[in-house]
Amino acid sequence: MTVALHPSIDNGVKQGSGSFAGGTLVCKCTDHPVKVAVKGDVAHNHACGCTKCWKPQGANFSVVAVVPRQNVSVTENGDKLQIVDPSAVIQRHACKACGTHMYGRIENKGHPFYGLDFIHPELFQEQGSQAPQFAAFVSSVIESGVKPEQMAGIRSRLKEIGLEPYDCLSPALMDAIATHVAKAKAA
Ligand SMILES: N[C@@H](CCC(=O)N[C@@H](CSCO)C(=O)NCC(=O)O)C(=O)O
Ligand SMILES: [Zn+2]
Ligand SMILES: [Zn+2]
Repeated sequence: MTVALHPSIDNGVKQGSGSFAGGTLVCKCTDHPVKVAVKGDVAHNHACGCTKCWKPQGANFSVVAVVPRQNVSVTENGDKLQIVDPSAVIQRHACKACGTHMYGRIENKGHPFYGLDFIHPELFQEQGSQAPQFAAFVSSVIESGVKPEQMAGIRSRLKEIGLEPYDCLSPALMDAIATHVAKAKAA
């Protein structure tokens, strides 16, 4: 039996249209769902094994991507949102009723990813946003209860569906972080 990663990738990764113009993220509430409008396509979409990102029921990974914060606006039932952990780097605004994380915002202006919001593309009512590109924080699934002996199977399944597994972020993103830090130190 193959291990469940996330429902949106368990049957293979579906490529994006390449021309996704944006859409609406909708929480899981049947009554008065929170709606968040996002302009344009997402970037750096990835499966994330960390304990902080929101995962649907039964999933070992989240699927999470970034968008410019100015492209994100809460359009309906924003009164249902609350920040999950105000001390976290990424402040995740979640629906109080169903628990779905609608967007994660970085308020620290010195953070390498300041200006980007983290969102879960599976919540789009529309199809066609960028597909996941890699898997991040893979070893972190152990912190959520996965047994270390399951890791080989998880990494091989991720590779099978075309998501290279990393135990932090992808090399491109780690390079971007290090470049930001080096510039800040030089300044
Ligand atoms: N082992 C920890 C890792 C948590 C972690 O550092 N998560 C990353 C990636 S989240 C999206 O890719 C991060 O940047 N977190 C900052 C934050 O969550 O505020 C664990 O699993 O908890
Ligand atoms: Zn909800
Ligand atoms: Zn994460």
